[in-house]
Amino acid sequence: MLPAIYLASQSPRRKQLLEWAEIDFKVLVEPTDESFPEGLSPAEAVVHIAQQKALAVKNKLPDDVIIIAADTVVVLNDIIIGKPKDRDDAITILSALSGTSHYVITGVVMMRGEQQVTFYDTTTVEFHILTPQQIEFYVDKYGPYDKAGAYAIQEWIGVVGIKSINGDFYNVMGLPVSRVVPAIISLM
Ligand SMILES: Cc1cn([C@H]2C[C@H](O)[C@@H](COP(=O)(O)OP(=O)(O)OP(=O)(O)O)O2)c(=O)[nH]c1=O
Repeated sequence: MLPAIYLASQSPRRKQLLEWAEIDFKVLVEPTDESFPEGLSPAEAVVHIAQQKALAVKNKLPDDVIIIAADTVVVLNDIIIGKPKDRDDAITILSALSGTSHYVITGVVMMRGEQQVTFYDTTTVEFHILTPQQIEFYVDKYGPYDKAGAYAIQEWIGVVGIKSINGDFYNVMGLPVSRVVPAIISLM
């Protein structure tokens, strides 16, 4: 029998992406400390946090299931940008992203028993210059408080504000599914 697959994430986007990939899975989330040791690179930090998310559910589940956990951050000038604290923070973040390029990095940790697959994926995103009116419209209408970097590429701001992307679109949305699927197969 194939092992059950558990997504250790409350993110509706990750859930949707696995559904689009026609993966059969359940969701189980436990509270996780999303801090990370000082001095980690962004890639090391997202993998560390994804590992904490996976470990948080591991002892609640039978040993033979596959667990998938991920963490996504935006990185601008080597600084990690997580979710905005409030409206002002969201406006400040989007003003900093306007007219420039940043990268989005998602760390993925998958576990089955003693086996573990760990990787990260990086996508470069370039924004057009956004006007203050566009930024305020987006923040007030879409409230991107649960999104790393205060934006969602799959929403209005992604449609009208993004000049180019280099890498996996779905990685920006929170899960590099095309790399997750072969990793699931490798754990079967
Ligand atoms: C940059 C970007 C992020 N995001 C989302 C993906 C993630 O859900 C979120 C980053 O936060 P995360 O902390 O990675 O995930 P989460 O809090 O939503 O879920 P959990 O911790 O339970 O796994 O930002 C988009 O949906 N679109 C985007 O363009």
